[in-house]
Amino acid sequence: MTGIGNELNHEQAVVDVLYARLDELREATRGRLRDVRLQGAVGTHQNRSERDAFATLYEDRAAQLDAVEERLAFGRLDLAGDEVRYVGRIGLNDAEHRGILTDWRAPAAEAFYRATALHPADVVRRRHLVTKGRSVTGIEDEVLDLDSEIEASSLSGEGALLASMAAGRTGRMTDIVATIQSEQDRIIRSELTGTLVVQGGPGTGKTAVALHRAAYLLYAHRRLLERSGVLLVGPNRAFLRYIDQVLPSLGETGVVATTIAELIPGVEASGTDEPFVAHVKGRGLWRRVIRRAVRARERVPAADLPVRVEGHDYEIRRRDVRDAIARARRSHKPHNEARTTFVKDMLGRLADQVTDVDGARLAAEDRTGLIEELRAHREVRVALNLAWFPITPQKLLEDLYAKPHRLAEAAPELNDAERALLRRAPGSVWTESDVPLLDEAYELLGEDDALARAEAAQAAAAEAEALEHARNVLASGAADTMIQVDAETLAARFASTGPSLTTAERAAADRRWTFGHVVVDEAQELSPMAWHALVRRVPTRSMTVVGDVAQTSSPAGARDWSAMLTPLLRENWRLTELTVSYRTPATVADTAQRVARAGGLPVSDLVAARDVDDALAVVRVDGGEVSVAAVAHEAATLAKEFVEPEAGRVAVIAPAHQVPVLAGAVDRALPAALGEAEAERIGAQRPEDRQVTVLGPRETKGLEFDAVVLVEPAGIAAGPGALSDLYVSMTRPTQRLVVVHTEDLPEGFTA
Ligand SMILES: Nc1ncnc2c1ncn2[C@@H]1O[C@H](COP(=O)(O)OP(=O)(O)OP(=O)(O)O)[C@@H](O)[C@H]1O
Repeated sequence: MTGIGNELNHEQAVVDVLYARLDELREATRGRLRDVRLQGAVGTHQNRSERDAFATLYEDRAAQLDAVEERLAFGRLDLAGDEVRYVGRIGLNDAEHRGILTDWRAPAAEAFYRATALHPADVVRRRHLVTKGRSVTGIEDEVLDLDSEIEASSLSGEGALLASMAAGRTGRMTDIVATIQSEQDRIIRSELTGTLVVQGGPGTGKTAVALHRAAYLLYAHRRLLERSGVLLVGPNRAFLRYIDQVLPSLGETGVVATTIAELIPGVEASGTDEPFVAHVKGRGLWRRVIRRAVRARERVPAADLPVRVEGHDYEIRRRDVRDAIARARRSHKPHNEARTTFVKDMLGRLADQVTDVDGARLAAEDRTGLIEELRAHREVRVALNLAWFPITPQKLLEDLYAKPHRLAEAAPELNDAERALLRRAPGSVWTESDVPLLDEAYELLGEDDALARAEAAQAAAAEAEALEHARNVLASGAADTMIQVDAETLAARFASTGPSLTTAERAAADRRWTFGHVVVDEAQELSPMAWHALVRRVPTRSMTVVGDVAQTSSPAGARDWSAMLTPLLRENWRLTELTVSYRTPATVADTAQRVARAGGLPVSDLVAARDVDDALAVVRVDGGEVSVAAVAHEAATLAKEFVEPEAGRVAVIAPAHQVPVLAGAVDRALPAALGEAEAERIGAQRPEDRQVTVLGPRETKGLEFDAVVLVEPAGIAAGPGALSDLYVSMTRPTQRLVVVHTEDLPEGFTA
């Protein structure tokens, strides 16, 4: 047996023990779950809800244990003094409660990602375990002894890292726990408080880091974050789908993932605005506009208004309305709630217009009766409604868009042309840029609230009772060590109406939920109004914001973090940068950077972790528009080289108007290149999973492919997203970029 063979055998034995323990825990958890279920729906309501709650916790634990099967253990630290520590996806103890696997997020695992030859932190050797299924197939060592002869590279676990970069893409992002680099680890473990902005060029791992940070924070601050929840905001559903396996593979399922378009429960925003309209709607001045629009529904009449009720003459006096409005506003309640104060005040003032025969105020009893009489009277109701109009957020915004005089009154900052662009018939479909405006309106108007408040009071009482009960259950030892749970979490389960209502589900259904932490990806695309809507959801301002201001395609988005965030967060944010690209081969990354710089984009410095042979090819085709046949040929050739049944993805990225024609041509070219059966297999895949696909530049944001055919760069740069779209398109491939063009290439393309 060779030395390496011995080492492999040894590590295999360790890994076998770890998987055996995992299997044991899975079995035990399932056993508990079976026991709880077997007890059935008997006993008191409290017994049942308690059992349901435990069943859910066991289910969660079972799901977590199932999710960590792949690469359960991936690292080993040999520390000074002969201590050996294995690092993995979760922490495991043996039956005697001795730690046998350290969770990658635990402080004890930090050195695995951070130790360097210069700062070894007691680490003598770092070992990466390469596994396939449950077998150890390789090991990679770094000796961190200063006297060691081995020169450490600046990348840690370089072999494992390069292998993962070269692996065929599946269309779903995978976690990077085994190969997190130290600049990434520093961000992942950065403190919870305040807003952390991560700027970095394409492929530097911003998305990966943001997701691992969410998992880390949930681990390090579980008590706080499990109850308040973590919100993850992505640019669109396709992107959320691309990343949706990462957190579960890290054992975390409780994060609410959403987009700006879906931020308000019950509001469906499926429309899209023209870029210029989106730009206008994104401007911060809308906070003032919406406020004015609300104020316009609180209005002193032009003249005193006489009304006759049950034989008495009253006057709705301008002065009274003015005073009652001022008083209701001083309550600082939202408009629809403050209306109660206004109406009560006005009815009192009207009742005071009636005196008894001696000119004295009425007795309290008579006065109450009179007020109810006035309240029920139609004319009074109409007059008071005109003075303080109850209105929904949707109607308020619809009126602004549909009635030019309303918009002119509320938005003097906008010029005639801008206001004309916003014109829309009532009932039109909502767009993503409407959502932050609606959210603002919800804030100022209040929800239609009486019912919600009664429910909230009831829920609070139930929660207090449940907490008391949960403390008793925990004190009695009924919960066991299979699930680690605190009284508050258990109580939340007891108090919820059904067994499956988790924090994430409750948060997703409640517009006013405030989260413990918010993670924003592709954050450069957010408008000032979208930022307001988000910040409202995290009063502590604890956020992780990742993006690249050189990739901004939304006209309302950010070109400069400080300009976007300082007005909102003052100095309560910190900027950090990622500088190494783990996606794009150096030749491609360098070319993309030159093009972006030549066009004046605010590009971050970027060094590619590796280069690949033949990473860039340029094909010039003569003729008017790029020949469809040439593109289809290149796509089919790349498909043949890169697409396998399990992995490998090829994208054609083209100016949006060419996408349909090219998609048809590429489909027709596949059978000849791949064979009928393979072409048919790909043809049957769902559009978002297609291994060979044709997309416009916008749709590729945040995604990646093994190989990309880039069609007519000058055409993409002339499109709505200009050079940013081209920069995004050029930086999608992990292996090869083939450029097909007829027009001249944009400046910077050739060195
Ligand atoms: N430490 C790492 N180990 C292995 N792979 C990594 C590492 N960091 C990043 N990657 C991989 O690099 C690719 C790019 O990562 P990611 O999508 O997070 O980059 P990004 O900065 O968000 O890119 P973009 O700006 O284009 O959205 C992904 O495949 C990711 O898994």
